[in-house]
Amino acid sequence: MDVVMRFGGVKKSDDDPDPWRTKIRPGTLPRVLAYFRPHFGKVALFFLVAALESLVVVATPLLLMTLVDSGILKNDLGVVILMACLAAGLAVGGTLLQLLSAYISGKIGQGVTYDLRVQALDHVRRLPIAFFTRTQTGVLVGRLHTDLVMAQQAFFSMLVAATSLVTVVLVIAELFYLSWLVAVVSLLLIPLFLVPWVFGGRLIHRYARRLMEENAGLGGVLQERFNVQGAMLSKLFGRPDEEMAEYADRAGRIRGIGVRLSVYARMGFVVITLMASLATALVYGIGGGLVLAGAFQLGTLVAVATLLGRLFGPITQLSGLQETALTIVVCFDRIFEVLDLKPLIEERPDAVGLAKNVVPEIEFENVSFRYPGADEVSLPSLEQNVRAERERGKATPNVLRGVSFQVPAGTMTALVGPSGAGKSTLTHLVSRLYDPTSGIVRVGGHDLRELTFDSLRQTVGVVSQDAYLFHDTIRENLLYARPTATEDELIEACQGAQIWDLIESLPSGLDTVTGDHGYRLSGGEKQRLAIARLLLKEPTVVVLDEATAHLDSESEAAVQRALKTALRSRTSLVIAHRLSTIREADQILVIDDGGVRERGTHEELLTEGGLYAELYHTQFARPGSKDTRQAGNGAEARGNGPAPVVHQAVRGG
Ligand SMILES: Nc1ncnc2c1ncn2[C@@H]1O[C@H](COP(=O)(O)OP(=O)(O)OP(=O)(O)O)[C@@H](O)[C@H]1O
Repeated sequence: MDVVMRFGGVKKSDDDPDPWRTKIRPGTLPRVLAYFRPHFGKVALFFLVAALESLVVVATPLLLMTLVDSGILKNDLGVVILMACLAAGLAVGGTLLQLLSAYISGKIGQGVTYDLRVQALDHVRRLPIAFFTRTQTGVLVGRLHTDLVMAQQAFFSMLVAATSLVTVVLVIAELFYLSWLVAVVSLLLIPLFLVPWVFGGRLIHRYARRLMEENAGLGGVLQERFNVQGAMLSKLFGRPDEEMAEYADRAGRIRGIGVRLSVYARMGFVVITLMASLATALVYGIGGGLVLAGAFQLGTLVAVATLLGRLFGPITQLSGLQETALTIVVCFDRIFEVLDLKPLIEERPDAVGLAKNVVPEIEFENVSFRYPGADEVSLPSLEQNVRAERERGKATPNVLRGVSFQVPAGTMTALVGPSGAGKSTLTHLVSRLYDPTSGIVRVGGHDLRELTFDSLRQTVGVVSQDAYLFHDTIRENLLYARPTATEDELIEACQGAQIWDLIESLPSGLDTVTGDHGYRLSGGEKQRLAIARLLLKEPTVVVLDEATAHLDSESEAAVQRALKTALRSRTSLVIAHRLSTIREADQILVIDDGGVRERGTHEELLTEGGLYAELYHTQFARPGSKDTRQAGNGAEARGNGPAPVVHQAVRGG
């Protein structure tokens, strides 16, 4: 049984396509409470202050009783003034206590959410890249940020409600002391509050969760569509009317849930206020009769009526306790879900570092690999996609099968092959973005799983096809690779990457802002900046995915020169798209269908007359083909029409 606390959660049929959970998982409550353990002292202090606040609440009616009975009715001005001053003093004291309890509850709430936030960020940082490839960014950000803020607000309301609990207990005790009859009548009214409380609480739980999911979903879509690439795609390919209808539909669902939520939240409050008014009328009716009958002093009636006024207020707050407690548990549970995802790739406690400044070799030994399935790395509610849920449990196909090769230290190996053959996947294994399903990847003779993350990061530098730049200055983007780099080192790296002339010509030079994802720079410029970043990092192993974009010949020559600098005296694995790169490779591996189909130098492979030669001849025999483009991988060889770069070819086409 996986449900311990439903709190009236939504009952869902088995064929309900909605993958988002509406139930709280077993063990969540103790887990939430564990976060409060370090703040135990503050919690105790909070309840002490709360008890004092409640004492102030119950003491004032007694002062009023004395004021009426011993002051007004006995014509004693001294008692009237003394009691009035004491009541005023208590009011001021009560206010100060309220401020103190707000401070303490703030400290506890912020402390708990700080702990959870830092833990969650640290955890997400360590999740495998597979998690990020499946997760919708906006939804994840919503989960880590909005949920925490909601939990924190709910936590504050819960502490207020907890104060109310103490007050309610003391008020009822005092009511019994003053008049058992009135106390009994008041207590009989309390169950009437429970109905809207329980009913409203269930509905609120159901819709609060839905609202969070819908908000996160809309946030995710907006984040995706409103970044530069998304906006561009939408402008070029989008269907504005349909897209707008989709946004409006989502916003409409949020509106609908929000309206219901506010009605249900208000419902409990309204009923309780009505009950309070009815009870006060009743007390004045019964109490007035008792005073007339001489069974009751007037002062007691005033005290009882005042007390009742103070009973229903805290009960109103208490009525929200269930909702707020649930909100906290739900929000925490949603973050626990993320925390429970295992980082598939972890650093071993006995991990070692690679020797610095020694250029290592790379070795693949019988490596097979399949991408992890949805249930291994992600959460359906973060993918925000029902289809992803349906994929759960299905085995993913093997992308690499029994791959073995070596890249000797200080040499360059070029990977060529049709699109989807597994070239990028091979390079992902070298930087340990993924671990092989079986077999071993070694760098410098060490299984990558034996190495520290730091050492691997320092050793392996990656330049991807579409270099990512932060929305920051060129300088900050470069310093990301080496925060201690001096101005001269930055310039030297940029010169090596053939990008300095351009930077120098910009009005703000190194302080030019690159734009979102580096969109204010051309493809070639971005890749050269990425190469400069790599040069600053000074890795001994370079993994490179050559740009497939058609650069003009000037940019292409600049990129080629930059690459020469980057690859010099380093061990490199290059997904090559240009003949010039392939020709310079010490070894070419022709990857096809997840395996190494051929290996050798350009000349050897041509002489062999296999797939490489076939691809080469087909590609370059075409009139008008440029010798600067890569040979193999040709779409033409597969009958897919002219395409001078690898990524336009389709395996098996
Ligand atoms: N993150 C992923 N999750 C699941 N499958 C993936 C993932 N990335 C790639 N694949 C699949 O793995 C196979 C190999 O892809 P890979 O990107 O390694 O090919 P490639 O040779 O680099 O292709 P290209 O030249 O087009 O970049 C493809 O079938 C692809 O669909």
